[in-house]
Amino acid sequence: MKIAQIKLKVISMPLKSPFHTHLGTVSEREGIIVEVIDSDGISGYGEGVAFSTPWYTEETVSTSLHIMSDVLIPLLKKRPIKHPKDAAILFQSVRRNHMAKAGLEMAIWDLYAKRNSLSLSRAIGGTRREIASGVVVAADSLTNSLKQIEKYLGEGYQRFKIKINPSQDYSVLEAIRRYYPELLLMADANSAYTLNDIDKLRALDDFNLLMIEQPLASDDIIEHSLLQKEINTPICLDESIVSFDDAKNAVELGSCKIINIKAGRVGGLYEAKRIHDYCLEKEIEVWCGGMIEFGISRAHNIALASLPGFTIPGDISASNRFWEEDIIMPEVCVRNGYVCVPDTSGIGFGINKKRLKETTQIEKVFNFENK
Ligand SMILES: O=C(O)CCC(=O)c1ccccc1C(=O)O
Ligand SMILES: [Mg+2]
Repeated sequence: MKIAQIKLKVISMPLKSPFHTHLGTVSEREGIIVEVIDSDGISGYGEGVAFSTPWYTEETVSTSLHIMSDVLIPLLKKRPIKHPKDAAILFQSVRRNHMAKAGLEMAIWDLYAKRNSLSLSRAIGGTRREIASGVVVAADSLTNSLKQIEKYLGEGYQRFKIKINPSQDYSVLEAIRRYYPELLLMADANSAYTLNDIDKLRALDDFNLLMIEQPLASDDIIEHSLLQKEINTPICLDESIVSFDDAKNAVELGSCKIINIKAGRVGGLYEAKRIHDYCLEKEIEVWCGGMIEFGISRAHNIALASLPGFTIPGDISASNRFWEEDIIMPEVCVRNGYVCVPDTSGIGFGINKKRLKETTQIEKVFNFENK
């Protein structure tokens, strides 16, 4: 692969309605669209999924843009890349900054797949033709949560997730279960609890939840292993797992029974696949998490979730869950509860150039010297 040029575009788009967690509210989503163009003029696309502020991880759009521009792209200029894995390994000389790395690495995966006339799913070893779709519902008020469950059930979604915190958990889940006793339901706490809340967390065993996601601190693996021994609901780790080693430690310690894999959080598809392969071997279930992302990252998620170990419906919702108009064509659609895995080359979605242009705030172009 001879990279000729890389373009970074910071885009910004309002959400259809604000997304609330106990950590804050996202109403406008910024992201970084990465285009890696080779010497034959073929483009691969990736997406930097850091948020504008560091509420979910320490990275932001500004830090990602800096690390891509001033650290990672200069590394790519120095070393030739034959396979996307080479980029992942090259980036290991830089500490953390996983979302910045993933944005570039995933664009290189798309380019690699396109150059080899493979779908991205095939290129990474995917086996599924369709992906069971799950969705996160609003938690701002009980009325709104119930309204959204009704609406998304009607659209076919198969698994429902609600954000919880110690001030509303029991009452919200109890109400949902009263109306929907059989719903495939899970809760995401985004680290809203401590081990002092063990009784509150144990009480949630009443609701037959599929899992509780990231109840304790965002960088913890030890305390989750203590908590898992005290509650029946399976713990799923999200924020705590930023690498293969984290996944291995968490599984060995019994800190979780399920792992949410997000390629952005772990530095790209190579690391995501390593975690997947390990979990498959250890019979730990995995699912693909979401980042309120745009279509390019959604397309990558679809390819990732086509791997055989992704047995639980992920946060893989349609483009229209968050956006009036996405930046890809066609948009991601959910039909009868499933998203189709494209079999055309690369990510399998085109770019909606008009939408991309009207949402672009900053554009940076990096030219590679090719001898
Ligand atoms: O559907 C989605 O895009 C994911 C919704 C979600 O829970 C989330 C959204 C943004 C950042 C982190 C998380 C999370 O999984 O914790
Ligand atoms: Mg989560």
